[in-house]
Amino acid sequence: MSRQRKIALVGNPNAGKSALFNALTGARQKIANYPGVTVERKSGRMVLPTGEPVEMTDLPGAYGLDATSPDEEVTSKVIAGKFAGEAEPDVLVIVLDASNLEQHLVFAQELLALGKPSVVALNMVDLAERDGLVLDAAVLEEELGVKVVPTVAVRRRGLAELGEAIASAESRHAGPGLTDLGPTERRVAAHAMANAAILSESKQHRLHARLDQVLLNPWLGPLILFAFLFVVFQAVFAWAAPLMDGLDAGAGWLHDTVKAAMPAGLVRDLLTDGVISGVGSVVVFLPQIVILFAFILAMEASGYMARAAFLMDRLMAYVGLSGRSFIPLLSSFACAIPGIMATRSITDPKDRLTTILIAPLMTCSARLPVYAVIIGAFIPNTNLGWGIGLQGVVLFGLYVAGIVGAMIVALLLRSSITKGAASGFIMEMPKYQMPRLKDMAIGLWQRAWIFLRRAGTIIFTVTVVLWVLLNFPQARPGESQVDASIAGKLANGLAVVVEPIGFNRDMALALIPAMAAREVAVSSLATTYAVDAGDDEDQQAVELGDRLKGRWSLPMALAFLAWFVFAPQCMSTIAVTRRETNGWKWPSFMLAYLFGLAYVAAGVTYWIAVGVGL
Ligand SMILES: Nc1nc2c(ncn2[C@@H]2O[C@H](COP(=O)(O)OP(=O)(O)OP(=O)(O)O)[C@@H](O)[C@H]2O)c(=O)[nH]1
Ligand SMILES: [Mg+2]
Repeated sequence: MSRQRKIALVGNPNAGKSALFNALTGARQKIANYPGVTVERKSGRMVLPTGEPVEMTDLPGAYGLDATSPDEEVTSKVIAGKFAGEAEPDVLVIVLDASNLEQHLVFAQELLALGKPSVVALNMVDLAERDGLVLDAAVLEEELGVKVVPTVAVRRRGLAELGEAIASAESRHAGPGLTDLGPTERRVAAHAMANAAILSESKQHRLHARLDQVLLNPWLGPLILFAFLFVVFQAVFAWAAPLMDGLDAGAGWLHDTVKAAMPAGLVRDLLTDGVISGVGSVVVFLPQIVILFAFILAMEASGYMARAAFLMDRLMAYVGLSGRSFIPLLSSFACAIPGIMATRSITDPKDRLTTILIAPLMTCSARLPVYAVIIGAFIPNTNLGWGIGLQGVVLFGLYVAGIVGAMIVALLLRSSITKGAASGFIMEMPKYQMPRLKDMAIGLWQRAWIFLRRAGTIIFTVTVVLWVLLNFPQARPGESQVDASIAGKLANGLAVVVEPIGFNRDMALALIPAMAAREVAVSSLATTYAVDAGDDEDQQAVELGDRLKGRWSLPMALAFLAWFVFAPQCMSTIAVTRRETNGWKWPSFMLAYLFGLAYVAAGVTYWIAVGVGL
């Protein structure tokens, strides 16, 4: 007797192959790894309606037969019968997501062009119908030249029909000459086929298609994205203001109450000037962080985020990166650590290294407190007309500076250290959806909690250590406490280095603890100036912003902002870079180039600002 026939499930990622596999094979599965790669191999037994037992394999999702990732390589080799130890499949079950038909038909055509006996499972028809899209399987059958069976894997719908189709699968018998189509022609054909297969389409579905025409338009799309981001930064300032004032007043009240309730002494000072001033000065930024994340989460939940990534993909190509880098870079706006970890999905090692090296240039949320306190103190809240505030414009400018810096660095790296060709990229567009309030609330709460926990741990610890270093040894009468302290002496040493870029001693002092986390710069300044104010009651009540205004010039403040756009002030980022690149070489390189950039940027900013008489 001949060997058991082998059936392979193949298609784009998320088409529902594994769901179909589970439904077809039930519990008769074996899960192992393909030899030599960490790609999961799932196979199982299925009995066809004819009584014939067959072996079914669930292949990893792929976008095409030209492999760009280890997963895709396994898929294309197995299909071609070139994977050592794997029998070539006798029948291909090509799984398509009906609600994403056009996308999925591109790979389907490539598979059919192989000329193997094939059937198409038009899966997820339930989702398509929910979106108001009814498809005609017969039209697709005609176009593709193989049997097309509508299925809903998770509801076990269409499984019997699929079994019959597999049993009687033959090589394709009709349809256009798919073999000689190039990638672009396949896209065009996919578009035409998907449209031809539409039996009926709801208003909503048509609306979504229109929306894509506008939002993904090569000219309008980027403009809309840019305008949207601009609104976000305006909102971060305007909407947060009343909440921040409330938190600020709360911290002030706590400070005064503790001060009044406790006997004078070092413990009281540590609590009030150290802990409450320091941690409080960071916690007031909670509203801004929450608003920023609300927009990011809404972008993700509505399906706009992937479209933004798609728009940026074209721009990324100019600096030698692909769209695969975009999601890691985008998440670096929240924090570089998850961003750098997300680069694992980038298959090209040089692409990946470049992305890791520029991720810290994306403005993470820890910079927001630093930017906000300096902007709040030095940039007037001028209305530029049409409700646009100058403060929001400056904040937006800082984000743009980070992005432009990252792009320039990427371009330089890609033409020197990480030289190589840009790899192509295809991404699936999720459906448009109204963000669900409950999911948003949970997401926001998680982000807020992470922020508060940092304030309670890292920032708390660093603030206390700094307070101790600022208070010992105690000043002699007539001497300023900061001058006398260990911290002051350390900062004096650093101040020599940063003096040419306009920084004073207090700024140098803030840079040291801010290596632990950027926002510590704010709490350090708050603690330093609170210690500096001593027991002078009038001085105690002064807000950090007002204190800065009294002591820093505008060029100094701008230089400090420019420093924070580039400086690698985050130990955790360095640590995660070491882990992801397996050694100290690249984190050292990253530290050196970022500090170099920060120094130059701050210096140039300072001297230009002084030069134009600010
Ligand atoms: N509503 C609905 N959901 C489905 C259907 N088929 C699969 N899903 C869901 O779609 C998601 C993706 O399905 P998978 O089976 O993991 O997709 P896959 O093709 O194996 O994906 P990769 O292994 O990443 O290539 C899962 O959450 C499934 O539960 C379907 O017919 N209808
Ligand atoms: Mg799967």
